[in-house]
Amino acid sequence: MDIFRILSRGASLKKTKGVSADFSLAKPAVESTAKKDDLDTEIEKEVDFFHQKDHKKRESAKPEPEDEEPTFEPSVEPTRKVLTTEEALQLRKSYGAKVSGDDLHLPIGSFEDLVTRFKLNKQLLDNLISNGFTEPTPIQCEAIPACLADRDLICCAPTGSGKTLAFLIPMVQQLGKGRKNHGVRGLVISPTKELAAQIFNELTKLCKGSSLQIGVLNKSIAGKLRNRVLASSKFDILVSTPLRLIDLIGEEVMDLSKVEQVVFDEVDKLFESKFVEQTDRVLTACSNPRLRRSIFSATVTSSVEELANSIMNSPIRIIIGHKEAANSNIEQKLVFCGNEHGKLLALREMLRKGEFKPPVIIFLQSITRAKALFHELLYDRLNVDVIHAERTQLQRETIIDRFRKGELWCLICTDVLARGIDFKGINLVINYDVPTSAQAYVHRIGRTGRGGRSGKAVTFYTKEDTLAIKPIVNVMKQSGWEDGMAGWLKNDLSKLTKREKKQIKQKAVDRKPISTVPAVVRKKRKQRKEMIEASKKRKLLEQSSSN
Ligand SMILES: Nc1ncnc2c1ncn2[C@@H]1O[C@H](COP(=O)(O)OP(=O)(O)OP(=O)(O)O)[C@@H](O)[C@H]1O
Repeated sequence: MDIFRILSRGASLKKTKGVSADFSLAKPAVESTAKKDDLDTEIEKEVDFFHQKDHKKRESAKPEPEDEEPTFEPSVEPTRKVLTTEEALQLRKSYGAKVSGDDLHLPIGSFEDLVTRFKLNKQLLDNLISNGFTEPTPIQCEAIPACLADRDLICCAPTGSGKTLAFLIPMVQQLGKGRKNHGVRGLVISPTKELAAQIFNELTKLCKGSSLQIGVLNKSIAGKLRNRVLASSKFDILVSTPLRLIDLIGEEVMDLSKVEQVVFDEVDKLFESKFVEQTDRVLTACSNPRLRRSIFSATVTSSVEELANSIMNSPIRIIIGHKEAANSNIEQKLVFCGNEHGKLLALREMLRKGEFKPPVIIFLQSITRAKALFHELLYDRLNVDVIHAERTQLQRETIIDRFRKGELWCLICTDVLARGIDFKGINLVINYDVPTSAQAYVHRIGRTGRGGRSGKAVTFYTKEDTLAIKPIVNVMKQSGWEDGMAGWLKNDLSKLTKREKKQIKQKAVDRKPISTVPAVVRKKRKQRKEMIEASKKRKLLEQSSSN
């Protein structure tokens, strides 16, 4: 059954009984009728990409403890094989995939299926299994065989559903068979350095025991290439942001003419105006006539698809679930805070009520605001740190590492960490400031509910957010979380005009500063600071004139 159709069936799908006027997080409703249980079991089956739940036993099963780790144990079912078009259709229906294009290939039913059909390298299979990847997710079932059949690909699948392995497995398999030390043959482009580093980590897991030379274009490697201590031909597969790459292309120390496969991860970001020129230059440098291109994201808009189609050869289009929809493992809620001050109160209320269950990520719209909230939360003795574009690469890496290890409980950030970053087990995402588009919302909240786990997302809004909240409301409706909204929002679902959308994206809402310190005290502190600065300057002047 079509996953979107199921999730948008209206009243019977309301998953929560949240009340947006207070600050409590919504609790799953207790279902009473057998009919609704059947429907929910059906929904669960379709959205359980990681096959973690025993759907047959739903009624009698005890609720799962919230902190329980997903097991990813090998399936008890016999290894799934897809041998006919009918079986393929059946499988696609079961996970809500829409696959289109010329000469479609059968999906795989299991990683073992790759061994029989595509002679998957034994070491690669061992690496998958030893890292706990025993069953492919839907995007992997579909994208891996299409890649291995040398097709261009347009892929859209929910956040946290395993897109990284969907493009890395076929790349490692195919390039592992080819000539080594021949130059860069596989290229993965990501919009941020953090994501590039993470993709490289996944790649390292897959390449254990292989002779493939892999690398991530960080500052140190870029320096070596620039000083010609290292040649780009040393690498078989490279992961990079576009800017690092084109700098080196410009300095003629990066040769991409041998690239056979290029993947654009978070493609809608890479096709945005800030990046599109860089992306285009990378593509131009990949001059191999046999180049294969793939694009991946949880949000692939029509304009991105149009652009992709113009650079691809008869691509296969794979959509899992609904384009631009939020991951259905995430419980979503809106909280009306009245004004800026109300947001801090709402946050503290969550802390008081024990609803602030670490690890937590909080997103804000600007560096200044992220810093301000960080200083506020330090007063609350929260184990917290902040990441934004003004922090050095080393600071960013250290903070991410500490957050991953559980040494930090709460991470405050700007949209710099909104995409792709895979922190396992995030319990809660708070949008302290409303994101500027439906896509930004889907990616931000997608930092929770990953790899089959469940998660919560709370979005604070004030009366200044009347326009910006609409796209978020639509995403919530689409994912069946209407109960997390106030009544007026449910009723006022008129879509934004193109002009309004542009307006929101271009100019973030002007917000009052984040602080519990009264304005009069802030003013006095500012005056004092200015007086001290002025006195320092005077002293310096006096000293220099007396010398
Ligand atoms: N077949 C699998 N079995 C178990 N876990 C998996 C499998 N494939 C991927 N994962 C895990 O699922 C998590 C999410 O995967 P990944 O980061 O690739 O998501 P994504 O779809 O790229 O998300 P986003 O859109 O946010 O970038 C990772 O921790 C990854 O290791």
